[in-house]
Amino acid sequence: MSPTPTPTAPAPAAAKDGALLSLRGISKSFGAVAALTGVDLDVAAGEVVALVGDNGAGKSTLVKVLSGVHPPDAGTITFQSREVSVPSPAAAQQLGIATVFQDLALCENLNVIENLFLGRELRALRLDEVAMEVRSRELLHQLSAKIPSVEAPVAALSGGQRQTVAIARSLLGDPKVIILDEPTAALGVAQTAEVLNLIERLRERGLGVIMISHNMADVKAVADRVAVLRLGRNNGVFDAEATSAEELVAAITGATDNVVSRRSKRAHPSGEDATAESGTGSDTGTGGAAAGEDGEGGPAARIAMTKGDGDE
Ligand SMILES: Nc1ncnc2c1ncn2[C@@H]1O[C@H](COP(=O)(O)OP(=O)(O)OP(=O)(O)O)[C@@H](O)[C@H]1O
Repeated sequence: MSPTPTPTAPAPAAAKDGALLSLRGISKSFGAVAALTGVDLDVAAGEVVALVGDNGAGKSTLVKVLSGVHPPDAGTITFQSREVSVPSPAAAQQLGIATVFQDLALCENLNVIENLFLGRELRALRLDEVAMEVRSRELLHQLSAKIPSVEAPVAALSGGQRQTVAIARSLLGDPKVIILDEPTAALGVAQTAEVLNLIERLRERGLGVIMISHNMADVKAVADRVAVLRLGRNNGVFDAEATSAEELVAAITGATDNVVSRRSKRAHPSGEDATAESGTGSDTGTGGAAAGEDGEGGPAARIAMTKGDGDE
């Protein structure tokens, strides 16, 4: 099914209960390419925010800024009410910001327990294998994870089960915010449902979850709010339930730019309307990340409206 953008402006949404993590005015360029320009993002505890946008919109760059891979050129990151800098991935982990990148970084030949505790092994004089096994079982049980055996090598697991192990591993660092980079990409329907269930468990545990996705059905199924990036800029933050997949696609592709730029709020936790302070996508000109490769009504190449439309 090809997405049919509609020229309507979806309802903007504010973060619930104040933000746990707030980005303000984040900019990042790579040479002449402005990957991010003045981007804002909030996530509250117990909230799932989907970060969506067309190819080259700046999603990965924003996540890399948050996870200490790229230093931003400008902007502030406030975490648990304190302005912080995230100079390295280790610093992000120490703060309590975990990222599960698409490659998952699992070791195929090691079993589930060994992967969970890789680099974080429990020791009581020597490796405490019993404690690690007990903790692995507990954690996977709390997450309602369907892993056949904690002793199974990761090579024997399905894509959804691997995603579960990677997410579980990041939880051992006790993060407050977890960033999931396309957690359902390349998964079938049943595995996707498992991963979406797992994301529900993360929300129940009070984590702030930022999920990059190109699949609007998954976004609608699990997100509280949807933050749209377009050409490296904010193009609205929307209530996932109150906004249709078609409306989201329209914001992603720019079909609603004029309407959104008038009506969209930056979604400060206070609900304050800050639209007047900055463009929200309609005035990106050639400055945006993907300008030239994704003009008005761009390809929306990997945006799928329903499971099976684009991610398998
Ligand atoms: N390390 C880099 N060096 C140069 N340009 C980069 C680098 N990383 C990203 N870019 C550029 O920044 C822009 C934003 O890219 P980014 O990967 O953040 O987009 P994205 O929304 O994650 O896209 P996709 O959905 O395709 O992964 C693109 O124009 C990209 O080519």
